[in-house]
Amino acid sequence: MDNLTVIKIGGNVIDDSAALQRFLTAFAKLAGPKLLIHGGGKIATQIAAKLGVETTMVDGRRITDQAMLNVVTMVYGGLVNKQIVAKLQALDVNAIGLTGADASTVLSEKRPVKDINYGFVGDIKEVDSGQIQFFLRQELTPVFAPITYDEVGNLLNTNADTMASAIAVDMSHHNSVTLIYCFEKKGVLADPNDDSSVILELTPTLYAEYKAAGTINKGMIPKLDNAFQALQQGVSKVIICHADEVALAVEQGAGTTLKQ
Ligand SMILES: Nc1ncnc2c1ncn2[C@@H]1O[C@H](COP(=O)(O)OP(=O)(O)O)[C@@H](O)[C@H]1O
Ligand SMILES: CC(=O)N[C@@H](CCC(=O)OP(=O)(O)O)C(=O)O
Repeated sequence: MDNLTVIKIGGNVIDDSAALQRFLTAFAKLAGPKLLIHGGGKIATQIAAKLGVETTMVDGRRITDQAMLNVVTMVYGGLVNKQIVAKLQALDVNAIGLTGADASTVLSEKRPVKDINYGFVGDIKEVDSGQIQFFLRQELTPVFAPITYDEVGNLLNTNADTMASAIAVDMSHHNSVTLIYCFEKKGVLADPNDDSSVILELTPTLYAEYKAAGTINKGMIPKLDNAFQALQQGVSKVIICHADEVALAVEQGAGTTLKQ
C-alpha cells in the first residue's frame, strides 16, 4: 500500500499571505502522493460582510442561506481554491482545484432541519476515492475546496475539517494515510495561552478530560471529533500541528499525535 499524505489547511493561515506561502512551499516539497483540503471561513465572513450578507455560526457551522451559498461558492471554489492552485503551479506542483461536485468526488446531502435550519449545508454521504486515485495516478495533486453537491443539483457548504476526515478515511481503502490538520498554533495546547504547552499525544480519554475542563474548546472540538473519527475508521496516523511544521510532522512528527 502506498503512503498518502492528506493535509487540511485552515482559514487563519489562508488569511495570512506570508504564512500561506511558507506552508505551500513546504507542501510542494513533500515527497510522495499528497492532497490538500483548504478552509477559508475567515475570508468568507469578511467578503460576505462587504456584500451585506451577515454571518451566523452555530456549533462551528455556518448557517448558509442562498446568498451565503453564493458567497462561499465564489470564495472557496473560486478565489481561495484558484489562488492556491496558481501558487502551487509556481512551485512546480501540478495541482488540480476541485469542489466535491467536480468529477463527483464528494457527494453529500442537505442537512435535515431539526432544531436548527442550517440551510445549504452538506453532510457527506460518499467519497469517490477511486476517482481521486485516478487524479493521483496522473501525477496531479488535488486541492479541494469545502463545497460539495447533492443528487438534485445543489451545491452545499461543507466544513473543511469534516471533508478532510471523510476523504482521508475513503482513501485509506487504497493507501496508508497520514492526515495532518495544519493551523496557526503549535498543536493542541494544555494551556491555550501558552504555545509551549503542546499535548504530544492525545487519547480519547485525555480529550474528554480537557474538554470537560474547558481547556479544549471552540473550533478545536469539531476538529478533534473529525480527527478521532478518521483514526477510528482506518486512517493510519492523525496529527494536528502548526502550518510551519508540516514537513517536520511528516518526517519525524510534530505537534499533537492522536492515539486510539
Ligand atoms: N486547547 C486548544 N489548543 C489549541 N487551539 C485551541 C484549543 N482550544 C481551542 N482552540 C482554538 O481552536 C482554533 C482552531 O479551530 P478553527 O478555528 O476551527 O481552526 P481552522 O480554521 O484551522 O479549522 C484555534 O485557533 C484556537 O483558537
Ligand atoms: C458548513 C461550514 O461551516 N462550512 C465552513 C467551510 C469553510 C471552513 O471549514 O473553513 P475553515 O477551515 O477555515 O474554518 C464555513 O463556511 O465556515
